[in-house]
Formats: sequence, C-alpha cells, structure tokens
Amino acid sequence: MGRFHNDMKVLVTDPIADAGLERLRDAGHDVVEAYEIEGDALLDAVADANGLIVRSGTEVTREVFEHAPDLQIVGRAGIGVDNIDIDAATDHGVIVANAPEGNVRAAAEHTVAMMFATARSIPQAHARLTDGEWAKGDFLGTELNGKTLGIVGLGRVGQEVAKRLGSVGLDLVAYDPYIGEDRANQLGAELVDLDDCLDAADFVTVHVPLTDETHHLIGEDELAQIEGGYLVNVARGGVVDEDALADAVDDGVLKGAALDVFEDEPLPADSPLLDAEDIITTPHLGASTEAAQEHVATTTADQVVAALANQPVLNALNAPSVDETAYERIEPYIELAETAGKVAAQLFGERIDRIEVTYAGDIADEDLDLVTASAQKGVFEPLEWNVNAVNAPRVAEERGIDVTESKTHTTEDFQSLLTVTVGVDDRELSVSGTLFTGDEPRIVSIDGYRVDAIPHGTMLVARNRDEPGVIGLIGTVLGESDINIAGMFNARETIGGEALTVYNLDNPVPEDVRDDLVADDRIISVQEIDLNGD
Ligand SMILES: NC(=O)C1=CN([C@@H]2O[C@H](COP(=O)(O)OP(=O)(O)OC[C@H]3O[C@@H](n4cnc5c(N)ncnc54)[C@H](O)[C@@H]3O)[C@@H](O)[C@H]2O)C=CC1
Ligand SMILES: O=C(O)C(=O)COP(=O)(O)O
Repeated sequence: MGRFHNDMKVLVTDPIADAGLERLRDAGHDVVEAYEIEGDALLDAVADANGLIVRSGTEVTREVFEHAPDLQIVGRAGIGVDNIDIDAATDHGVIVANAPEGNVRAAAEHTVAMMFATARSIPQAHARLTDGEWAKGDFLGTELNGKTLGIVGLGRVGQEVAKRLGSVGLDLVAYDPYIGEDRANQLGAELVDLDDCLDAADFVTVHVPLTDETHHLIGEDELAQIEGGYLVNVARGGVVDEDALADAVDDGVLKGAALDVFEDEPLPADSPLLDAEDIITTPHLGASTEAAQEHVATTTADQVVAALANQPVLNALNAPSVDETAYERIEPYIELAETAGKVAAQLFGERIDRIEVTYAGDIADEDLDLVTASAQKGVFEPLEWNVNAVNAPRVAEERGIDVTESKTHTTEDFQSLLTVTVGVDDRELSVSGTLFTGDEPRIVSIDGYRVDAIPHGTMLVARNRDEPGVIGLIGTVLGESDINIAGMFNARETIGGEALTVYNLDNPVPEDVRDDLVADDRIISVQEIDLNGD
C-alpha cells in the first residue's frame, strides 16, 4: 500500500483557476506550472511528476505515460478526455479523472449564445459596424421561435441546452442511442434516429464526446440533410467534417454554422472555415466562465490530492469510483482484500486462471468493485510490475484470468467475511479474512483450515501431520536459526490427521532452514508469505 505523501510534484500544463492551484499547495504539494509545452519538454517535465493536470490543450499520449514512472493521476479540469490516452493510462496504472459537472452550464450557455449569434449574424454585423458600415439592409436573420432544434447527444450539456432552448419556442428532437426515452420526454424532446433528427431540424447542435464512433458523425451527407438550416458545434472538432462543412456553407446548403471547437487547435490561420462569411467561430470558449473555471479547477485539484493520498477519486474514468461515505465503510476491506489476495497467490504458488472474490454478511450490501480490484492487485503483485486497483482488472483480462465477484448475506460466524479463491483447472486455494473490533484484519481460514492469524510481516505456513513433537521441532529449528516466533496458530483436520500452522515471524526464513524442516517426514510443506511493505 502506498503511504500518504504531501510533498509530491503536480505538473499543471494548461492554465487552471488559482483556487485549484491553491488547494494543491495547501495540501503541501509542489505545483509546477508549465504551459504550452509539448514533445520532449513535456516528457522531461512529467518524468518526476506524481500528478498531472490538463485541460484540452495538452495531448497526454502513451509516450507521456511511458516517461512518467511516478505518475498516479491525470486530472482533466473539464469534461472531454479525447486528448488523453486512457488505455495507456490504465496500462500504466494511472487514474484519469475529469470534472464532469463544473462547466456544463457554461458550455450550454455558450451553445445558446452561438445559436442566436449565427441565426442573427451578430459577429458579422458587428464587424461591419466596426468597419464603419451601417449594413442594416444586409442582415435578415432567422427566428428560433417556431423552428425545430435537433440535439445530437443528449447528455449533460445537451440536456441543459434542451432546457434553455425548449423555452424559446423551438420544438426539440434528439438523437442519442444511450439515453432513455423517458428522460428525453421529460425535457420535451422527441427521441429519434439520426436521419430523422437531421431531416426535421432547422438548427442542429452536437453534444457528443469525440470517440472513434463519433468521428465525422456529421459529414457531407448529414449536412445535406440539414439543408437550409444551421449547425452549432460546441462539443469537439472532429465530430463534424470541417472541409465538408466549409463547402456546405459556401455552397449555401447551410445558412450558417457556429463553431467553438476544431480538429486542430489552435485553428490554423489558413483554415477554410475562416474564409466562409457565414461561419462564426470562437476559440474554444465553451468552458471559459469564472464560475466554471473555478469549479473545474477545485474539483480536479481535490481529486489529485485525494489520489496522491490513496483516497477515493470521485470521477475516476478508469478505476472503480466510490463516494466518500461509501468509501469509509469499505476502506478497511480494501486492504484486507489485497492481503488475502497476496496470501492466496503466494500459497498457491502456481499459474492461475481464475480468481473468485466472495463477500458474505453485512459487507455484501456495499458496492465492492474497488475491493475486488484490490484483491486482484494482491494476487498479481508478486507477478507484475506496477499493478494497482486501476490496472489490475486489465492485467487479469490480458492474461485470460477469469475474475468473478459474488455476494451472500449469510455468514456462519462473522459479521462480514471476504474470501479470495485462486485456482487453475481443478486445483484451487481459498483464503478468508475478516475485521475484528477496531478494524483489525484477521485471516480466519486458509485452504479450508480455520485459523486466526494476524496478516503481517513474514509468515510461515506449515502443513504437517498432527503428531506430537512437530510444533516443538519447528520451534527448535527456527530458534536455532535465530528466528523469533511472534505468534502462531495451529489448526487441524482431525486428531492425528493433517494440520496447518501459521507463524508470525520476526525475520524471513532462509531456504536451507525450510529444507531442514521438510526433511522431517512429519512435515509436508512449509511456505513463507511475505507481507512486508504492508
Ligand atoms: N466547448 C467547450 O468548451 C466544452 C465542450 N464540451 C464537450 O461537450 C461534449 C459533451 O459533454 P457532456 O454533455 O458533458 O457529456 P456527456 O457524457 O454527459 O454526454 C454525451 C452524450 O453523448 C451521447 N453519445 C455518445 N456517443 C454518441 C453517438 N455516437 N451518437 C449520439 N450520442 C452519443 C452519450 O450517450 C451522452 O448522452 C464533450 O465532447 C465535451 O468535451 C464540454 C464542456 C465544454
Ligand atoms: O470541458 C471540456 O470538454 C472542454 O472542452 C473545455 O475545454 P478547456 O478546458 O477550456 O480546454
């Protein structure tokens, strides 16, 4: 388990509000602001960073993660994470967290402003006036009242746009295959497919994230369907095919378009979008309000501080996320699961093809994704480099290891019991743990034997025949090697059958000492478990 550090380096590569920077400093972190860096300068700056905060200006590529061995979290002070390679982050065990709420209203308001601005050619008219021309006769706008608005992507921003524009006399249609009809209806929008949405709309506004699926979602054919209307894009460049859009506006297929976002940012000066009189643009200002910037900066800083203190990260996109009160309830189980996973993997000692994590009793009521991920971390830790709860599920998937989680409310003896079973083919081994008063972790069962062991430091698990003198022999051999026994617990199947003894030791047991022990034919096996570092 990592420990709390408050002197870590947080690299900030896009400007965020001071309130966010202050929170990082208040937590004791070293904040390094380095704006507009890319290439080798970015790789150098990130090399010793524990946290990284970006907005849309920094491309956080796989190469960045490869050069950032100490990085634990990338905080995105905003919504869109298309500039962050989340797969690479997961592979490197780095949390990616955004601030999905803070700038929603700002983006929605900017969308509304852009819609009116394009419908009434406000920027063009203003430019003519500043040029000294009273061009009153040249501008005949379009009223929104009585028209139809098509919303492509009815998520947080899309819904806020619907709320605002539904009240100015627009009929609303929406295309979003991932939201329910009820939600759309509550907003007064009819949920339709993309074709119907574009065919019906006089104004189309896009609010989808940029993904492989949405890249050029609006191309030449789709623009043709909006014939005579307007397009607004305050989501992401790349969702709309810019060349096709410039042509559509030039050719009069569309009356106008309003764009806040571009495939290439900053927008190159020679972009055809800038030549089209009826395309209005802003330099990615959707989130640029004081309120939004303060909100996203503080939310992001809080998450970075939390991650660096091994606390839950609320908006983690690639790790199980839990809220703070739920986290308080499951926190002790996170460590217990990791320990049980380590003990199970070390005792099983061979390749595994499955992990089962079972929860019984009160704990079964909780959301336990993070606990299960921790159990996996424990199982994989002896095998893999830099495995944590973020990338453990990925490691399992890549290695073809089947992970199952099951819950039951009934337990025989404990209020809550957690069991990690590792196995391959028909062989398997289970380790169960619980928490005693004061959240003291205890291993209460190993491979079917009831034990009561404090999981800590170096442990020795001996399997022996239940005959007189065996425990004495083990004590003598360890004593002769100056290995102090801090505690022990003996469990047996039946009198004279097989027994399992767990020792807590003050020092590791050298291999020759273990060989000496198994040389006695009453001792079937001895295995050392290393929980040092826990
Ligand atoms: N211009 C700016 O400064 C800002 C831009 N944004 C951008 O706005 C976009 C939306 O943000 P939110 O509404 O907060 O995200 P969200 O995740 O709440 O909503 C996105 C919606 O798009 C839908 N969607 C996904 N794939 C789709 C597809 N193929 N077809 C149709 N719908 C699809 C989802 O189901 C979801 O409902 C993001 O790209 C974000 O980066 C957000 C804030 C500021
Ligand atoms: O939050 C988003 O998705 C945005 O597009 C805002 O981008 P920005 O933080 O202003 O670079």
